[in-house]
Amino acid sequence: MLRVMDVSVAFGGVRALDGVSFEVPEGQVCGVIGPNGAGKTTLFDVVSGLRRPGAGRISVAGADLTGTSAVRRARLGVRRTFQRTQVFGRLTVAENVLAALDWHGGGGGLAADLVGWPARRRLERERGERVAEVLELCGLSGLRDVHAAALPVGRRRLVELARALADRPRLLLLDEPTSGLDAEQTARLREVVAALDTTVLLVEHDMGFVMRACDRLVVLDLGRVIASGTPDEVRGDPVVRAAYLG
Ligand SMILES: Nc1ncnc2c1ncn2[C@@H]1O[C@H](COP(=O)(O)OP(=O)(O)OP(=O)(O)O)[C@@H](O)[C@H]1O
Repeated sequence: MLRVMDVSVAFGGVRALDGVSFEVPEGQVCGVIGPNGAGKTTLFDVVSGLRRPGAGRISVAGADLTGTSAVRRARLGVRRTFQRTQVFGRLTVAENVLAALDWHGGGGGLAADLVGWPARRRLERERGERVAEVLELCGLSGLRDVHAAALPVGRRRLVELARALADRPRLLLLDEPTSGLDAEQTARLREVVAALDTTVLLVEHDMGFVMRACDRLVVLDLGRVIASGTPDEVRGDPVVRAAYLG
């Protein structure tokens, strides 16, 4: 589903990514791990379209996305969460999720309102149902009318996740999703990720989470893939142990 093919990125003399290739099959959760400076963030930026690779290609569901903008990728169903949460503080939790659905249309002004009234009513009802569904999934139903700015960081992260999930992305990119979450929220996040049929790529330092939440792992070190496979395969790999233990 996601294919990363021979991707390289250099910053001056530093090879942040050096011929990185791997695939994530449809519906699987793939974790990217590696020591500091391994190239994880750079890889994420390349897949989400924030950075163009110096060489190599990225494809999602057979479509080559290498040269396309982050906006176009978003239209194709690629969603990303950030290490620093990005939610609308002045909107309630429910409004935040609704806003993530809104760009699908509904514009057109008064004339469209009059002509398309029944269709619009139906669309609004469907949106409302989807918001409720996503809030329930993320354990936020009880907070739907709270302003996002009033929430502690862990909850805000879950709001960001709910926003990313709202319109059923094809590929979800999660950047350090457990940071700021307490143990209960981390367990909830794991359940949410397990319940998704979306393909997920995540970067995460919490090894307990990674080992439980991911179907497969890609291990980077100094810009190269040094191992990949199931969490058990990777855990037992002597090269991985050496990279982590120095
Ligand atoms: N904008 C930049 N300019 C110059 N060098 C950069 C830039 N971004 C990253 N690098 C370098 O590229 C390499 C990979 O960095 P990257 O941030 O992708 O690693 P990482 O695995 O995400 O690290 P961490 O776990 O610390 O976040 C590092 O050597 C880093 O110093």
